[in-house]
Amino acid sequence: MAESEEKAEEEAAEAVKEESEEPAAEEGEVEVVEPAVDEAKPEEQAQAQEEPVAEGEGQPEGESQPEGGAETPATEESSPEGDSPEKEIKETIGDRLEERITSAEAAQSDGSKKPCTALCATILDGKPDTTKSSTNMARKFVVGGNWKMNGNKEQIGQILNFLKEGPLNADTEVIVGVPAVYLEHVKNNAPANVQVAAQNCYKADKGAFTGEISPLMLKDIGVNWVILGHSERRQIFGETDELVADKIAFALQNGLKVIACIGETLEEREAGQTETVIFRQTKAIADKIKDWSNVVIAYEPVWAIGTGKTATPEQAQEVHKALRGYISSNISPDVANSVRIQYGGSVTGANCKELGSQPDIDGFLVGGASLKPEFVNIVNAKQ
Ligand SMILES: O=C(CO)COP(=O)(O)O
Repeated sequence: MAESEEKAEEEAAEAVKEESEEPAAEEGEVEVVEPAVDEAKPEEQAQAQEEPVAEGEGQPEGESQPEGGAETPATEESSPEGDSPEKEIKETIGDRLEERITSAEAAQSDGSKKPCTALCATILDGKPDTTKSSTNMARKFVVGGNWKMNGNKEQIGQILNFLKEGPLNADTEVIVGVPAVYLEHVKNNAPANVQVAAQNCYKADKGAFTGEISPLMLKDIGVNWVILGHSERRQIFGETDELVADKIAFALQNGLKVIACIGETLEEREAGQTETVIFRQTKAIADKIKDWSNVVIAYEPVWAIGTGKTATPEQAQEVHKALRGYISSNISPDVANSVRIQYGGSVTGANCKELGSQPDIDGFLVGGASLKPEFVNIVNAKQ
């Protein structure tokens, strides 16, 4: 990483040197600087020419830049020799290019295979890198407890007690996935810092679908989250990628937030199919939705669910990172950067801290341990 940064710095310094030596020095006349970035992106040229008057980092695109301002200082005030505005422009562009190259190189040096276009965009636009294994503070840690088909009123009372006592890290979003018949009860009795999710809902608002519940019904009782596509729904109840995706799309359309579960079976992992499977499951969803802002992805390797066989932090991180890369290339870098990816599968109070310290693990979906007081420790994994 140090080497690539040095290389980027040298290259950028070289670029600045070349720029500042070229036309102005030879011809002694005013000429707008044409750095490498200009050819690739004309609007960047205009912006870059305006930037010398501003201090500090790159600005949001199009902000507070009067139209036509680019040419004014260069054409009216420059002089053939000395520290002309052109030279300052060149130096400023050089500095910024250097920062951007350094940042992009750093992103690549972590091993992520960024597509060239994303790398170029990072350099040219100065946009925050979106595909590196990130330490992005914008992704709030999110821990879900999936109670599955467990609990009665007495046990739920005990769970609510330990949730109330906590204390629960205020920087972590907490959601409990509750059997349908207890949703309203839990909603009415859970502490305010604990949200409630259904474990399933159908892709229609109402009708002849015996045994199903609709997103509208959930909203009606104040439930704002739903877990969809859990491997138990896929395996035991035969839910296909397509049905899961339809249900996710319909839930989102109706104002629910969704924990969308994906994950490979043991056979698939052993056959080297992990990425193929989770990319396929993700694509099915991506084909049906555009806005990912209300989606949390839960990566739950099926072989780790309820088995006590947790994926190692490295195994989980590897898959999360690959998935984020897939999302960056096939959905968008912005979604890759912002979507939270939980890990699920035998998460406990004992292994949560190490798992939670991985850069692409943004929380957990917890089964068995969410019924026990250790769930509080899992919620607090980042403390
Ligand atoms: O399926 C899970 C959460 O949805 C994980 O279950 P366990 O934590 O019991 O392995």
